[in-house]
Amino acid sequence: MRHKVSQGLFPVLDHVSRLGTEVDLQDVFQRFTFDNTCLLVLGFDPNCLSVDLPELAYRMAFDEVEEAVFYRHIVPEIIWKIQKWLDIGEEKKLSRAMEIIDRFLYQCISLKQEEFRTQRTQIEQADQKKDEDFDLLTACMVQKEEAEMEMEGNEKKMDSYLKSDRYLRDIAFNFIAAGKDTVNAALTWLFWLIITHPLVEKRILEEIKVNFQAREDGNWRFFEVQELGKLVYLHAVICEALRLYPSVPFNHRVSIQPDTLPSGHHIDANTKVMVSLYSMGSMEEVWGHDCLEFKPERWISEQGGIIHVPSHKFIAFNTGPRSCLGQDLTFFQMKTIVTAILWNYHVQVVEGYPISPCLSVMLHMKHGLKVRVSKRSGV
Ligand code: HEM
Repeated sequence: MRHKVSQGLFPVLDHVSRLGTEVDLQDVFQRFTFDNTCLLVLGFDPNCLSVDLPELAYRMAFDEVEEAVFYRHIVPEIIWKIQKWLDIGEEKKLSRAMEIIDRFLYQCISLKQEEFRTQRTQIEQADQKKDEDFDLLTACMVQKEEAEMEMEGNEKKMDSYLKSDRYLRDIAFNFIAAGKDTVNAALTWLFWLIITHPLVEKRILEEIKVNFQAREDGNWRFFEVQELGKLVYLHAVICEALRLYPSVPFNHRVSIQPDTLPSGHHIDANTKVMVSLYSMGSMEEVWGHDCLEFKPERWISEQGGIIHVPSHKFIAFNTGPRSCLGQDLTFFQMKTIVTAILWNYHVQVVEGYPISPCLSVMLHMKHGLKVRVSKRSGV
């Protein structure tokens, strides 16, 4: 990820700062998280984040899938099922987009398998990889090979799905879908909140200054995970942004049998229950009279540590057995990006630019986030 920041993010921000032009920070973050998630999951960098801002069909296909999934939430099931059967409307777009994504993913899987085969002792090689070189596909292939070796000569046969490329494709698709737009949406709202609250921005910069020597030989120095853990105020700012603007604004579950909800409402079997994570983040009953204010201090105890808030209250990452698997990774990514950008650039929202959420399964900004960027000197 550090490589992506220094070789992708910094050159783009330098470029727009030199030209003095406006840039859509949401688009920049979208490209950043797409590249970064593909690197983490597939070990492949699509390089969407470069100065010429290229449009790649498979990146746009992921966006089309998101739109079609939202459509499925707002029309009756029978309607989208008929559209799917007739291959028309949003369902037609969805199946075309999935074809593009599948072509991309199966190509990456086949390249990875080739690379994996040519390695002499695959398991050792994977173990020796540096953290920055880690990718989920290789990890799954190593695990698959270990399972196959264990079962050799054994009566039991490995599940054919687990052995198939389809399994690797499903893992890759799920992780890319789960990781790319969630972090991007969170970063966009977070930056908008920080740059429109100058005192918050000042405190973050002070916290970096107090804790670290941010430059080494005049160059920006990335912080280690343990170092980022010291940035309590920044952690609170991220939690507060995710409380007000959870990347996944709503969620739904279907009951498999009749049940009674904690609210006392009775539901029949096969009932769809929608939960608005967005509303829960701004409810007075849950967060108190100042629930609508952006107040990072609410997360910090008198002793100066982070107050633990249970996941059924701070629900941005969901609660219970299907909670987000990427929470720690998210905080690491967001802290790395915020410290790198704020320390090196001064970012300002274009005056009068309309900011509003869009209706989608992901809480994006409807019109993006247009900003001007200039190099910061002497923090
Ligand atoms: C701001 C960042 C993120 C937010 C707000 C977020 C939020 C969520 C939410 C609400 C769910 C539950 C969805 C549901 O059950 O319908 C979820 C699940 C999940 N998330 Fe995240 N997520 C974020 C980042 C990530 C990242 C970076 C990854 C990994 C690359 C990731 C991986 C997953 C996975 C694998 C699940 C499914 C867990 C399961 O069903 O067992 N997430 N996330």
